[in-house]
Amino acid sequence: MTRIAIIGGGKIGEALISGLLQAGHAIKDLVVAEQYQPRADELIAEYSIRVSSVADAAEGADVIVIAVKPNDVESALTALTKVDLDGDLEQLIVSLAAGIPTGFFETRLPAGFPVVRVMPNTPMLVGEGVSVLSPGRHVKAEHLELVRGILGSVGKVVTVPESQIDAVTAVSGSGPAYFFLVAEAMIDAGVGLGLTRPVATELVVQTMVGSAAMLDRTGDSATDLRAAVTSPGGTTAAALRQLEAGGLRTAFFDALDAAKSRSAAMGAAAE
Ligand SMILES: NC(=O)C1=CN([C@@H]2O[C@H](COP(=O)(O)OP(=O)(O)OC[C@H]3O[C@@H](n4cnc5c(N)ncnc54)[C@H](OP(=O)(O)O)[C@@H]3O)[C@@H](O)[C@H]2O)C=CC1
Ligand SMILES: O=C(O)[C@@H]1CCC=N1
Repeated sequence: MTRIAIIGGGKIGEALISGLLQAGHAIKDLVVAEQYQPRADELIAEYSIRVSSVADAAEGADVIVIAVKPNDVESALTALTKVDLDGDLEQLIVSLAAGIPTGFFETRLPAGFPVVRVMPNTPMLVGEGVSVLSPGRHVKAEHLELVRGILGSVGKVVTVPESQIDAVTAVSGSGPAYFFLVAEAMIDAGVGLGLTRPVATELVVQTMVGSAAMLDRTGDSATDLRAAVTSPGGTTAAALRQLEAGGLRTAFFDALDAAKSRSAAMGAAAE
């Protein structure tokens, strides 16, 4: 089985660990480098995973996943370059860091070392993520297949040119937060209408799950599915009118544009 080292055991590192274990990866094939000891202790308690230094974790790994904050990538790479990395064999780097281009890694790693940039999202914790891949200059078909296999076990995998990754980050990388915010707002609104919080929560969660399943399985567009709920002169039309008057569509355009710009700025600052 492929040996995977995860550098950074935070939110996305844990989502990957949990998803991989649920998908059948053996715990002996996973190792995490996590510098914050209380967090390392939590991961050991939850998953019985081996926690190690960056250098030790990378040494025996086929795939080294960078899951630290963008600002910490440089120091993680410095620790990595002290290891005898083996770019000619199976070893490769998979970076999950928002904004950081593959070129940032390529100029700091041994010549020809393969780097795949990935924008994942947290639903991989439950095997329902989407991971968007952009291969760097030295990535071969077999490297890409390896990464597709690993990330395909925790959700869907899409490949795009790196020029599109900032937009992808705005849509699917940050995307779960938008849905959680909508859920939060709907639950609060239900409570405002007199429902208990547990009942409002159950109704909102199942409405989201059911709506997502319809989008996924019926093949109908979001526009058609929304129209099918909207009876002439009815309750949905009254609600949608308020959402449009509140500028929901413009708010989403502006929000995703801000996320894309932020991703690009993080990349420019790293160079
Ligand atoms: N959260 C998300 O939904 C997504 C995140 N990403 C990307 O994933 C990366 C991680 O994000 P996230 O998980 O949210 O961040 P977190 O801060 O939750 O996790 C990062 C962890 O890595 C640790 N760390 C930092 N440097 C090192 C090091 N040199 N060696 C070992 N451990 C280290 C941090 O410790 P300490 O706290 O001490 O700094 C922290 O515990 C980011 O680059 C982000 O852009 C991408 C897609 C989605
Ligand atoms: O908020 C962030 O910067 C990271 C990248 C995408 C989701 N979380």
